[in-house]
Amino acid sequence: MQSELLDSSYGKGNVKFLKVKKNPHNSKEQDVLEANVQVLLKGNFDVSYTKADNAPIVPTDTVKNTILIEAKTTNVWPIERFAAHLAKHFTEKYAHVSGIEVSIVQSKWTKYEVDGKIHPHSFKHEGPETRRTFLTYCRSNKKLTITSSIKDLTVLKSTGSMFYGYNVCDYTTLKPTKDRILSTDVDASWTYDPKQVTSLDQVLTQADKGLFDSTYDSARKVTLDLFALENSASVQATMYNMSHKILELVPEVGTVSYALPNKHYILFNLEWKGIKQNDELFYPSPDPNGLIKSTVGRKTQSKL
Ligand SMILES: O=c1[nH]c(=O)c2[nH]c(=O)[nH]c2[nH]1
Repeated sequence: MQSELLDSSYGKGNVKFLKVKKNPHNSKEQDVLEANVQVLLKGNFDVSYTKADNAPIVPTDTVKNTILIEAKTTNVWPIERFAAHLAKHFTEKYAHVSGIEVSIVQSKWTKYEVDGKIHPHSFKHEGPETRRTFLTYCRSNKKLTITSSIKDLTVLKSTGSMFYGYNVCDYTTLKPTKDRILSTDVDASWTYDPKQVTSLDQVLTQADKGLFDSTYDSARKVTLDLFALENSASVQATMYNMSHKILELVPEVGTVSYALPNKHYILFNLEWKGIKQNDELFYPSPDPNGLIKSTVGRKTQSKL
């Protein structure tokens, strides 16, 4: 039997750091960025798998050192810039590295108010919610993809959500409702249009212009605003409306995806005690959950 290596990549995962940024005019005015970085390299490494020849391997320990040294010596805000910087570094420094995947997960630390004023260097951790980016780059065809996301933003609305008019068959037990609880852990991601963000250098320029931060802010605001304001017909309809709005607001975004668990809250039956429920006491059901996913893009106008 003969075999061949079809695909490979390697690198370091879970490289974690917290970077402090000090205002040069006021050293007590600071910012922090806590990140978990993964870098995987692709390229001419086949002999390390097929011939036990380690010569081409840039050790994963070196990958880790690089992430930390570059985090210290360059600007890591926003994470999209740092991802592009790492992609440039690895593909320019090592001739046999032809491609890279960079993934960065940023914890959510936000400054909080003390005596009515935002404190200059004290932060509150906002729970499991993270801001993420995933960048891939291939040197030979210059193909670049950047997908950024919000993950684990948990929301709940206690009214203003409906679900009725669905397919009914002999397996259906669900009752239609015009008033239910809606809750989910938002996983929202947006991919930048490769025709608009075309190169690693352009990522650095766009980062300086604020594109990545403003897109993140828009996506988060649209998600929270529409979740609250819309009388939801379904998770499907609400996530489509959110995606549409983000595409409308940010021309540089090509597609928007959501993956939303529908976290069920089930009304307790208290009739055994003669108590009629008024949709007030629910059981937070840990499983199973609905899971609704979609990707929305721009409709290309027909050139008739
Ligand atoms: O918004 C919803 N979408 C569904 O597809 C679905 N299915 C279900 O049982 N409840 C819901 N709710």
